[in-house]
Amino acid sequence: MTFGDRLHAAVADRGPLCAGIDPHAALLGAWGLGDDVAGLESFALGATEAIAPHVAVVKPQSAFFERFGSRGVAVLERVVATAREAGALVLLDVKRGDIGSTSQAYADAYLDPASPLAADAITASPYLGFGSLTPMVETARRHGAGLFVLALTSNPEGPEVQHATAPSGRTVAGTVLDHLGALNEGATTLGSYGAVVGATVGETGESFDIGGPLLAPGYGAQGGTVDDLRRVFGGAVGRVLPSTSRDLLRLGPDPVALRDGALRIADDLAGLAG
Ligand SMILES: O=c1ccn([C@@H]2O[C@H](COP(=O)(O)O)[C@@H](O)[C@H]2O)c(=O)[nH]1
Repeated sequence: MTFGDRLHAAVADRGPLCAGIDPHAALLGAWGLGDDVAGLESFALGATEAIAPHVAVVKPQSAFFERFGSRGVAVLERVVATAREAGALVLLDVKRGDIGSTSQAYADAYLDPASPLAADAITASPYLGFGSLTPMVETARRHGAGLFVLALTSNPEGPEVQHATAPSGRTVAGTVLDHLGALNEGATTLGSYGAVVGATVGETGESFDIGGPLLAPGYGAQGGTVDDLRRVFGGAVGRVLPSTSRDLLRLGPDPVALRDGALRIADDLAGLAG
């Protein structure tokens, strides 16, 4: 099965919420944990065990694990395994991008099931040129994995790059979206190549008709609302995965509160496409 097919089935079963696992130092403190590997492990595994059985996608943010070196990455490997055992797809937020030969190494690290860090999909940065991501695209295709490529990010600094005009006359973001649309041609349920478009970006005039999923970080703590999702995505809102991290994680460490929080947010999103 392709990643797109698996994602389509997961969203039909559990709804579109993507839950971020972002072990911020401030959240570790709020949970009464130390800012150390033991605190990271308790936080990240506790949150994943409570939330993953109830959402379609879990998105660990790699930076918060890398902060602790190899022992942090070992915790990340366990988070990936725990989320998958609970039936969630894992989108590892690593935002990788480099020259093609190095992109292949990133693809091998994150998209080849033989790797200890393999996920169902990763985030990728196209700012070395979309073609530099070809090794990731081909490795994802070979292994039934997915990619989410940055198009219109949720942060306020994004527009200076993403709204700029490319040599073709299209915006940079529009160029990324066009490439994704081409990669998803022929997909039956949902394409495996998604775009990252923040819930906070407002109306941009871009077409999100790419045949693949649209990851929308910025929902919750960064201010994005259900109304924003409708405004940003218009007719494409049915392919949106709203992603939230801090807004959900702040409800811990009680696993029941975390589970109920995930279910409440899922409920808020239930009428999104309607
Ligand atoms: O455009 C982007 C791309 C990725 N992110 C990541 O999503 C989460 C957001 O966390 P919140 O706590 O829900 O704000 C975080 O891991 C970011 O690195 C993004 O925010 N915007």
